[in-house]
Amino acid sequence: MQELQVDNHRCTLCGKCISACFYDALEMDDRKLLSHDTCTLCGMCIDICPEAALAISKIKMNDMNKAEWNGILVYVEHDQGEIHPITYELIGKALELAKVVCYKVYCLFIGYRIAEKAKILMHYEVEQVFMYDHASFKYYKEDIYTNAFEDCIKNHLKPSIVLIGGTEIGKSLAPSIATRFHTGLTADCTELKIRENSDLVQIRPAFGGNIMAQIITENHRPQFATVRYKVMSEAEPQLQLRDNLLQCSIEDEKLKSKIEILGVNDLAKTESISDAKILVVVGQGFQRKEDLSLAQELADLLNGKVASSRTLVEKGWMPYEKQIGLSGKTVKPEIIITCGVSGSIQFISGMKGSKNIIAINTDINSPIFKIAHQPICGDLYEILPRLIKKIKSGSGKD
Ligand SMILES: Cc1cc2nc3c(=O)[nH]c(=O)nc-3n(C[C@H](O)[C@H](O)[C@H](O)COP(=O)(O)OP(=O)(O)OC[C@H]3O[C@@H](n4cnc5c(N)ncnc54)[C@H](O)[C@@H]3O)c2cc1C
Repeated sequence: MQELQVDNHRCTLCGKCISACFYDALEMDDRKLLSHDTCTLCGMCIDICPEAALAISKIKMNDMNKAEWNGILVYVEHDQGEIHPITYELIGKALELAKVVCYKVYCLFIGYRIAEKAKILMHYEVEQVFMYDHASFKYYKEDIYTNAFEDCIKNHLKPSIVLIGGTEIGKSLAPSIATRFHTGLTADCTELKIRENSDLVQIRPAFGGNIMAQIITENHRPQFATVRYKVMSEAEPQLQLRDNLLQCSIEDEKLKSKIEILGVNDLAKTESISDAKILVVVGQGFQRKEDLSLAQELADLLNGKVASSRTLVEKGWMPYEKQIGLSGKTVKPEIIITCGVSGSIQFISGMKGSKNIIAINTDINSPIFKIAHQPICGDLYEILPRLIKKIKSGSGKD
């Protein structure tokens, strides 16, 4: 672990470093220069100091007492209080990990007028829900959400592990809070395991999906990880209601954000492919963009959505938000019908959890057939029109 060190014998209190710091991490107090936890070790102050009074030094972490850090904290992702389903996936995984090392699972819910929604969490096997409910948290603002997160970890719980959804908000909040504790963060994990000594094994694809990297934060706590949506199984709610809500607060100073929201425009809500129950997936087997209407027609008949492999996104035939795979979205639908998709490792890593995989491909040796429950070896230009016709006629038989 590293930290900013001030040599107060050299420092002349000129204040140049204070003005240079983007993060307000330096302060003069009692005729001394002090650095705060908001320091990101960017080094700007070191470069500007005329007296070379600042330096980044390594702190020996051999003395880190892992036993002081206990439990798993799950960040509750939400939109105006509506809890995102990834939260239940994180709780599910946290409960599984907690059993191995006899930890308890906790939740952190930051927002405005969230008390009613927080009650939903009382149905889960969660020891305590730390709730920061304040008008300043009405909209997500990275700086003050991080302040509340930091307060929770410093004043209420010293968690060994913190799990955050790999969503847009999670990807902004996780690095911000991990930096405050100068500890490790692994982004976009697709699997998590735990060792008996409480080290979290954070597993994610690396090198274009050719290997699964296992990342460990051996010398620091907490261990932060963001987790991909739709890769873990949701926790089951219980009938028993727990009295586990704890209202928390932070100082007014920490509620002051540098971010000003000038206006909010609601985006038209479209169902993400990650939430669809039925998906028809198009791949390079399609010869012309116009032919994709075949897949759309089938998806409409089945009340499903059309998704894509990366090749058609790269061609500009499909939008990026429809891409499945390592560099796209992870999906876990009831039924997935892949049409002209070969089944590269990068594609499969984003859909292998699907319940029923139906694959249409002309090549009997294509890798998609290794994971397909219903392999159909044939030309999509013959099979899709026949399928559509049969569904329309209501027969379903060939
Ligand atoms: C770092 C990195 C990240 C990546 N991320 C992703 C990702 O997130 N998602 C992703 O999809 N890819 C990703 N890729 C690309 C990936 O490696 C493949 O290139 C891609 O998945 C192939 O797409 P495809 O299956 O549509 O095309 P192809 O591999 O070209 O397969 C086309 C298939 O269609 C079949 N076919 C042809 N004609 C017909 C027909 N008439 N009827 C039926 N079948 C037919 C062929 O037999 C073939 O199997 C990534 C690559 C890298 C390096």
